[in-house]
Amino acid sequence: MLIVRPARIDDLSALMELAILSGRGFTSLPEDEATLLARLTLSEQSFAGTVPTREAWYTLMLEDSETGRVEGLCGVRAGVGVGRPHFSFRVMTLAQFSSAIATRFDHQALVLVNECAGWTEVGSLYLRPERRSGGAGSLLARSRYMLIGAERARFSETVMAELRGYFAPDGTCPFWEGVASKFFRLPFDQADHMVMSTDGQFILDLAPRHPIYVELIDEAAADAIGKVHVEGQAARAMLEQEGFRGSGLVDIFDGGPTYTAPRDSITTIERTRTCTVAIGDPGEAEQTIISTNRITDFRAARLPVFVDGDRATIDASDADLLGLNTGDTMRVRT
Ligand SMILES: CC(C)(COP(=O)(O)OP(=O)(O)OC[C@H]1O[C@@H](n2cnc3c(N)ncnc32)[C@H](O)[C@@H]1OP(=O)(O)O)[C@@H](O)C(=O)NCCC(=O)NCCSC(=O)CCC(=O)O
Repeated sequence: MLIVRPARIDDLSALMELAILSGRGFTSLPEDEATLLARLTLSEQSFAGTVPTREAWYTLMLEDSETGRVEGLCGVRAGVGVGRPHFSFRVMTLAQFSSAIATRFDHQALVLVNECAGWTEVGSLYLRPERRSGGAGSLLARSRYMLIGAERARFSETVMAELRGYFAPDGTCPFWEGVASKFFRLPFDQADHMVMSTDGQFILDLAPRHPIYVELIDEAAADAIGKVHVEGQAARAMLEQEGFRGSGLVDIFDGGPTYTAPRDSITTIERTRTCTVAIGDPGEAEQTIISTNRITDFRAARLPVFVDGDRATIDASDADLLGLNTGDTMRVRT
């Protein structure tokens, strides 16, 4: 069975392997052991409740219980922009009218903003390529909403996700080349790495303070605004299924879109109910996503569950793997 569980410090080598596999532009998964170790440490503290609620960053691992192999990961950051600003570009329309020539011009411009402060972010969604297209991706993605739903008060009323921006087939990032590189004057990989491995002061110092007119940037960069990386299409489809929509914000490095949803309207959160665990034969019941009902020792999986009123019957071996006992509460996505 595939189980989603909190990351542990001893996941470091698996996390490093996934970071290498995930490739370029995956900002939250740099190929840097010290940064990944710090992330695992923060995650352990977050699950243990020993960091301030808004600074928590939960990392979840998808593990195959038969092989013990980590197949993917995902994360939830309780609040972005808490310690330092979280900048984005807002794509704005600036309308100008001239009565002398009776013409209106609508200009699009990129304006640097810090709008996301305090929002909860879901991200770092990554699954080994050989495990894709079999439902594991949606288990991983939805496990984050099960986690948020288990203890809503720990999270913001707005949830965001930043999708990776467009990369050309030759590996270049047109938005970086045409816009961001003019301000940061670094190779993309170095700047991307610095987002996680430094305090981000270079962004505060160098990010453009004035609107950038889209008509004045090269066409390839303009076309990439709000466009999603080819490998991010499934992630976007799943966000849309959960009720997320484009917010008009884009990433200042790669131009990828920021999607948002009100926390309590996220489909999985709306459709999940709390039940009392019964151990037994669920019969021909359909597989559904379930999770434990609290963040400490959080577990999520997809398994057959027979729901009768407030009682949910699951198989004894499944209950064992999830650490659930008769009479416990668990959450079931209906
Ligand atoms: C994102 C995942 C984990 C998704 O896993 P899978 O590919 O197995 O997903 P899947 O089950 O095949 O597909 C999930 C849903 O997306 C739909 N789908 C798949 N490919 C699609 C495409 N090209 N266009 C439109 N829809 C598509 C499927 O029909 C399915 O919908 P139905 O359920 O209706 O059948 C994976 O693709 C991956 O690791 N990608 C590379 C890393 C990446 O780019 N991650 C996102 C980073 S951005 C980020 O982390 C923020 C976003 C976030 O965290 O949610």
